Order: sequence, then C-alpha cells, then structure tokens
Amino acid sequence: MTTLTTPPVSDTRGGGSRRPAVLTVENLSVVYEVERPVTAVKNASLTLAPGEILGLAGESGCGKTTLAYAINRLHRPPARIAEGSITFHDRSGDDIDVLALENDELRRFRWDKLSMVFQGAMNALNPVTTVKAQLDDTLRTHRPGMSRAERRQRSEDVLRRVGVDPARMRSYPHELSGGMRQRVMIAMAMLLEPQLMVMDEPTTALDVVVQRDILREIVRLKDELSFAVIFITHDLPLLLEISDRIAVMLAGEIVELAPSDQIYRAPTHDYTKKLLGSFPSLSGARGAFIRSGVDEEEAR
Ligand SMILES: Nc1ncnc2c1ncn2[C@@H]1O[C@H](COP(=O)(O)OP(=O)(O)OP(=O)(O)O)[C@@H](O)[C@H]1O
Repeated sequence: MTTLTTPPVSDTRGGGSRRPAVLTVENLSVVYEVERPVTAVKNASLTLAPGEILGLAGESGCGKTTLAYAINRLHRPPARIAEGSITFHDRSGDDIDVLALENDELRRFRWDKLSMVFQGAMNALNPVTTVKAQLDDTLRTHRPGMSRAERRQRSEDVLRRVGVDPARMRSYPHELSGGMRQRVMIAMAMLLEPQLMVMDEPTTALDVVVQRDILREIVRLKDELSFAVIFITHDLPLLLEISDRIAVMLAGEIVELAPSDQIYRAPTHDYTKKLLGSFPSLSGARGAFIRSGVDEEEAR
C-alpha cells in the first residue's frame, strides 16, 4: 500500500480544536469531462476526526455525491479528479495517499479502511445472492485467514449489531423490507471494521420511523466502534441532529464548514442562512431526538 511520510495532521478547521484526523482532503476538484466540462467539486478541503460525524449539506446538484465518490475513488469517467489530494491517516500511523492507490491496493483500501453506504440498498446488494453469501464473500476476499466458523460468527455478529436477526441470513435481498435491506447494507459496510464510512442518503427512501431507528443505530454504533462518518443528505434538520460538524456545499464549493451548533445558531454564509430558512421546522426548538434516544412524545 502506498504510504506517505508526512505526520498525521491536526484538525484546526471548523471545530477550532486540534484533534488527530482520519482523513484530510485538500483542494480537491472533480471535473466531468463532457462536451462542456462541468467542475462539480471545486477546491474542496476538509478534515475528519476519528469518531466524528461530518454532515454534507446542500441542494441537489451541488456536488455532494461527486465528492463522496471521489473520496472513495469510486468516480468513473467522464468524472476526473483534476487537482488536490486525499490522505487517509490509518490507525497504524501510516498516511495513505488515496489518489495513488492502484488495483489490489485500492480494493483492499475500500471496505477495509473506508466503506460506503449508497442511496437505495437494492442497487448495491447482489439480487441473486443470499445475504449470508454476500457477507461470506467479502470476508473470504479480505480476511483470507479466517475459518468458515469465524466468518459465520462475524457475519452473525454484524447483523445483530444493526438489528437484523441472523436467521435472515438465508434471505435474498428482495425478500427483505426496504429498512432491512438498508440495515444489511450498513452491516456489510461495517463488516471489516473500517475507520471511515461514507453514507450517501442512506435512509432517504425509508419511512420516517424506520429512518429514525436506523439513524439511532448508526450513532450508537459509531460511539461504540468509533468509526468516522461522512453523512450526505438533503435533510438539514436531520444533519443538525446527528452531525458534529456540517459542510455546506453550493455549486461545487464548500462555502461553510463549522460545528452543527454554530451552523444552527450563527451561520455566516448567506446560502447557509437561506438553507436554514427553507426548513420551517427549524424555527422551533432543536430536538435532541436521535442523539439522546428520547422519544419525541417524552421530549415535549
Ligand atoms: N455523468 C455526468 N456528466 C456530466 N455532469 C454530471 C454527471 N454526473 C453529475 N454531473 C453534474 O455534477 C454536478 C454535481 O452532481 P452531484 O450528483 O454530485 O450532486 P449532488 O449534490 O449529489 O446532487 P443530489 O443531491 O441530487 O444527488 C451536477 O451539476 C451534475 O449535473
């Protein structure tokens, strides 16, 4: 795996505090090389601390998904990373130059160090393979030293963690409800205990109750296992509840990056103010619903 010799950086952006980082993105630009090239991400810089949830907010088309895919090196032509750097600060102490990874190194890096939960689990799970086989395949590929019994044990553990009865392992994706499928996707993403998970609208297609349950699980698991999360959604009220910091994107640029409280109470950029104003529910008290696990009724 390609490593750099630079020491782990500290996070002085947004939060103001100096914390070790798990990821540093510097001046990243991504261009779609079409007839009239579109710079979908412009000079984006951010750092992420271990165990931190960073929310990415902004209207449709502002470049959130393009940025997330580029961080994962999942972008495909015509998308091209035109400039910038992405450095992953491994817990082993190595710094990994993500843009320099090739083939096997890149495959190992994905899932192992960093994993992604996409919008709509049906597209990401293999429809003709059982949940058990999908978990087992990933473990066999990435953990060749594990015995069959250990793989089974690990698969069952990870499903239990996300609230899926291991008895459902024999199911095919289409036999599960939307919420269950999304939980299985999160289990897959957690399987190898990555240090960072990128979640792109992971619960948008689900009804509100299921969505809240799953989000609570994500926050709980993150606290327990201390992986960092980049969480993408249009839903700013939701981001304010679950994120430590929020990056607001406008036309490919991160125009504001600050702790959630600061974004809520004292936004500095006009666009952030406009975005906050477009959610009427935010004029009331800010709920601590997901973080506290308190029922809305009880909280009143
Ligand atoms: N394959 C492509 N070719 C050309 N332009 C593209 C392509 N994919 C995306 N874009 C453009 O890149 C910009 C950013 O798109 P992106 O999907 O990253 O935004 P987003 O903020 O994630 O939107 P959404 O919230 O709707 O998913 C948009 O202007 C979009 O039109």
